[in-house]
Amino acid sequence: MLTFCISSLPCPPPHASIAMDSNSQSNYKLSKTEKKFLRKQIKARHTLLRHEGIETVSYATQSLVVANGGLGNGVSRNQLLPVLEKYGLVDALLMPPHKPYSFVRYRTAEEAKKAYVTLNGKEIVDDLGQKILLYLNFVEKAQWKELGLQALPPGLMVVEEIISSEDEKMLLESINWTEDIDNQNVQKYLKHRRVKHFGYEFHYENNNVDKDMPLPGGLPGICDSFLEKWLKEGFIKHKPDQLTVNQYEPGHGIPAHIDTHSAFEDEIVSLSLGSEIVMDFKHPDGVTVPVMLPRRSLLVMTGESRYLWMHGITPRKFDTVQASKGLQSGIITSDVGDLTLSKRGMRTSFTFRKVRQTPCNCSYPLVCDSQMKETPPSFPESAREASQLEQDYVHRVYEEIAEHFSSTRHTPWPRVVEFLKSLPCGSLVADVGCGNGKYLGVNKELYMIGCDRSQKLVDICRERCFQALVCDALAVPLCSGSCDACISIAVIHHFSTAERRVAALQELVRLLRPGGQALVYVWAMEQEYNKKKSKYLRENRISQGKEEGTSSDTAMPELLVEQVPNVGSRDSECCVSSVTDLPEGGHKARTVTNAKLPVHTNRTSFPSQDLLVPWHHQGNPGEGKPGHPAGAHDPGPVFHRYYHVFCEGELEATCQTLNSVSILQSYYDQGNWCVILQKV
Ligand SMILES: O=C(O)CCC(=O)C(=O)O
Ligand SMILES: [Fe+2]
Ligand SMILES: [Zn+2]
Repeated sequence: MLTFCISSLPCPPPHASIAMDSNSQSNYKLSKTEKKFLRKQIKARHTLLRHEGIETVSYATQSLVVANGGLGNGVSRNQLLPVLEKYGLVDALLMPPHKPYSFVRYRTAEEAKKAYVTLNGKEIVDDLGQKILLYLNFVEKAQWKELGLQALPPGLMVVEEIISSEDEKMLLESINWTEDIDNQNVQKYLKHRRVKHFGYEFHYENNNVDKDMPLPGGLPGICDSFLEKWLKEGFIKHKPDQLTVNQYEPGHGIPAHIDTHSAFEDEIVSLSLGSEIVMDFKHPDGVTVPVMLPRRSLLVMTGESRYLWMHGITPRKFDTVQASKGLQSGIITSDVGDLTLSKRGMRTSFTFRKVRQTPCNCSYPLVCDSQMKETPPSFPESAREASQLEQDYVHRVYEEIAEHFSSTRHTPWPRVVEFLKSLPCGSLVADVGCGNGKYLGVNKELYMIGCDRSQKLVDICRERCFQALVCDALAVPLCSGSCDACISIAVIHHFSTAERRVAALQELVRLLRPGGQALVYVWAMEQEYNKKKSKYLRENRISQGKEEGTSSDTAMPELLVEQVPNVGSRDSECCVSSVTDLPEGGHKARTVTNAKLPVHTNRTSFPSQDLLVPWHHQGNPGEGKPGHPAGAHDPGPVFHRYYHVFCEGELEATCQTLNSVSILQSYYDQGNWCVILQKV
């Protein structure tokens, strides 16, 4: 039988009330349950540290982190707070959105200790009636890095209480969902909601309306007085002639999309009836702004919010909302001291639009189907076009974004470090496409030389006292056979034809001495592999300027520590897979219809192998600028980088065409395909 000295354990078993006395040296025999608990407690500590960077301490403080007691695993503020308050006065309860833990601060360390001893390993029941075990650990401070106050997307407005409860009831009753098709309007059951169209049918197959085929009934007469009123009050400028009624049950949603530019005029308004809901607005760079739409409110989308941002409703049964009643509509602040869960009800929306009769000439050509002929660039058909494409959509972009790009590149990817550390002392190693030089110093025993196409990135390397030079990866100014090893990390995918990718790889081989090795990483088309989403996909949340491929930050599982059997997964808040992926006749911002390169939506699966990936250049926080609340997020300009993402087997197949080299190893590493080559 094992015995433990309690004071040497990182944390005590749950029911040992003497546990936190640091001078307690008595031996304590742990029961089987206590040992099991202890294992889970330690696991929670490790997960918090590894995945979230939260350090727990083994002495009593005022503050605790409550693993599994988070909005992300279905525990609402209303459930958790009374449980915690049994042990003392709660100063603050911080519940970060979508996270499976929360922080509580008691007035005294004594109170926190009481909660720690009594609540650890204790069961509570979440909002869906499922049992959850809490694991508490002391932390120095209950704190959460709040994202700066986010602004609503420009051009977006939510008008509360736009209609009365009586009018709401009347409008809801006016929709007859029982009739199927009565020639006056069109009714459809979609994957995650049902819809009815008036005035014109919206065809989800081509994301457009047939302008020559108005529906005979027009808009329901009952809407007239409301539309007149909104026109008079200035909420809308034009009388709509098309209405889509969407009905969402709890758990339903609508994929993120931009209403087709060529189909509708600028202004789109949506009336929320029956129940509130959170709609997510997503900038092409991946920044997401959740917006609360209370029942009886009107959402008005104009300008940038209508043309550039995608809007969608994540299919789930609960939304993360503010607990206080003060701010009801619009932006959901990041005040984690005031977030909770709200159970969804049946929501019906009336979305009014005006069918466009002339092509759209908005200022967002990259997402404008009317203007797509001019931009974006096409897939290159000659070597000259390929080189031009790379100049415009790789070299120039990196030069422009160099500083911001560099500020997001700190963490060397572990397996690249492993490769560099495995090389013999004194090896000469070329890092072709070295960026800001994050690999140039990882093994001080090597002679490393970096090269990059971007002068600014090379300057950054030199400021860090690394050897670096500007050159094209197709022509590296080093002697053939001069290098013991080479690395090419996230570079080859920027070449836009198969021939140029082969040439870039062959250039690496040229640099190697016989027996020398090259490690190559390229971005993978498959961002989900062996049923596991890459970190790139898992970071699909409020994120910006994050590193693609392997990065230091990871998404959390729903629970920090697994639970008693039968507590399975649920339709949770942690909805990392974006609604954009849901099939519904491709109601998406863009589809690839010709040789034009599609613009990728950051942190979603790739629609095709050749694409433009937006880089959102971080602007200044916006202080001092008119119309910017202090600290508001300034979206800044968006740049597009060309990528060819590699399919499984493609990198190996490409390497097999190279001369004088063999493939030593090939593997998948967090959304990247990788090979180690050896010169023969
Ligand atoms: O339900 C809503 O408010 C929005 C519906 C919508 O975006 C659409 O039908 O295009
Ligand atoms: Fe829409
Ligand atoms: Zn447009």
